[in-house]
Amino acid sequence: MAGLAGRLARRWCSGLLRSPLQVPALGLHMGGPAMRTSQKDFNNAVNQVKLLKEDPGNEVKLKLYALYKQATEGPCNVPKPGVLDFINKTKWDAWNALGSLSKEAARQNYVDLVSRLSASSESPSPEAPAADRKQPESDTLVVTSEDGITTIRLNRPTKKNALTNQMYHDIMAALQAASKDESVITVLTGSGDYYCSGNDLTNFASVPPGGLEEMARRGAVLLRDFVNCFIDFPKPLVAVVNGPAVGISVTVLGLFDVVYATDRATFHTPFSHLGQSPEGCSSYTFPKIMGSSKAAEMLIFGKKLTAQEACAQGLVTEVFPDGTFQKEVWARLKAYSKLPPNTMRISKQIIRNRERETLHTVNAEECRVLRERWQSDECMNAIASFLSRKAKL
Ligand SMILES: CCCCCCCCCC/C=C\CC(=O)SCCNC(=O)CCNC(=O)[C@H](O)C(C)(C)COP(=O)(O)OP(=O)(O)OC[C@H]1O[C@@H](n2cnc3c(N)ncnc32)[C@H](O)[C@@H]1OP(=O)(O)O
Repeated sequence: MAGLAGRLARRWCSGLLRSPLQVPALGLHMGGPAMRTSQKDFNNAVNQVKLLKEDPGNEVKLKLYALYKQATEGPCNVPKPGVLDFINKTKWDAWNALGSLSKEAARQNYVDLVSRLSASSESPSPEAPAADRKQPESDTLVVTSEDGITTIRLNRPTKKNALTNQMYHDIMAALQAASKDESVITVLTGSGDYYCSGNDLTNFASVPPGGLEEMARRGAVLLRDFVNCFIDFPKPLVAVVNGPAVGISVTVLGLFDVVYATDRATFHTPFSHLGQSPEGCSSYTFPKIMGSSKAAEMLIFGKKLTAQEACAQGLVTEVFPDGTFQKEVWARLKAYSKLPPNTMRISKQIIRNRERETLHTVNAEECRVLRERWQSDECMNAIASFLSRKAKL
């Protein structure tokens, strides 16, 4: 009986992706203050599902189905199929399991899931040896792999490694590839005197045909996908902070496993100065790491921390003298890369997995708020000031 049920369920699921009526999120927002997804975002996600390059598997397809039903019809309101009606009973169970989840939260979860599926279906094939990996299109990101360590290097030193739209996409692709290559540790670092000056503020300079609203919508989707890659990264992730760090390059540090910094580094999140609000899950990770009042001083008032201060507050693991920084850090990482890879992965999972869904919810909420902020006069004026060379941090 179980075999027949399994075969029927597989046959049913294989047709799922063809119809929008049967399609959505692995992690559920349970109706709290999740990011508000428009009907258009939802419709786009429904269409995107049909374009997935890889079959996401029956379990995911069932979740998509259940979320679609919840998003369009609300809580399950049809009679339970009989025990022998395996297929419809499986579908009914999945929909019914969503309980009283609101239509809006279901829509959001659907869009989030599809976005994660799309990102992973675009990643290179598993087990591709790191040395054979195609480099990103531009040279603003350099990915290398040696001694069991994949290094992702921001390489735009003349602009203090500010992150362009292309770089966000390249970093996501590099993380996806590193999660599947043969390396055991992944490192993010920068070229030149800065680690990263945060979001390239000229990303806001070219407004698309849909206007400011469309720009903010696209920015929120990009930011959410970008941060999700850090939340879900399965191997030990280390930041080698070679100089000052600003904005999003600081906030995502709460999602790294280890952060090594030169004593020249500083850590600055000037969101209020820019009319913006915290991202990278920092509204959750920073209070947890350093306590709410220290987090508030950074995230609300934009206090810049020295490397030593950031270390004292738990954001940085260890600080090294600038003169010996590279030598000491890489020697240590090479030694760590000899440890058993599976054990390290499993230890990371057990440390991080409990919070993964919470982090996805926080990320969605931060992006929702930022999407509104980016359309505010306070934010537009701050960016215009920088672009017209009137203001720096
Ligand atoms: C679809 C649209 C949205 C897309 C966005 C999606 C995702 C975004 C999510 C994140 C959102 C926000 C988080 C943040 O990161 S907020 C922080 C943003 N960063 C800043 O405000 C830093 C601005 N830069 C400065 O204040 C200074 O440059 C500096 C970093 C303090 C360094 O000062 P310096 O005197 O040592 O060097 P300077 O001459 O100023 O810099 C050299 C050149 O580099 C350019 N540059 C530096 N940082 C940036 C930047 N962040 N954006 C753009 N350009 C930057 C600087 O303009 C100089 O260029 P040039 O030589 O004059 O041409």
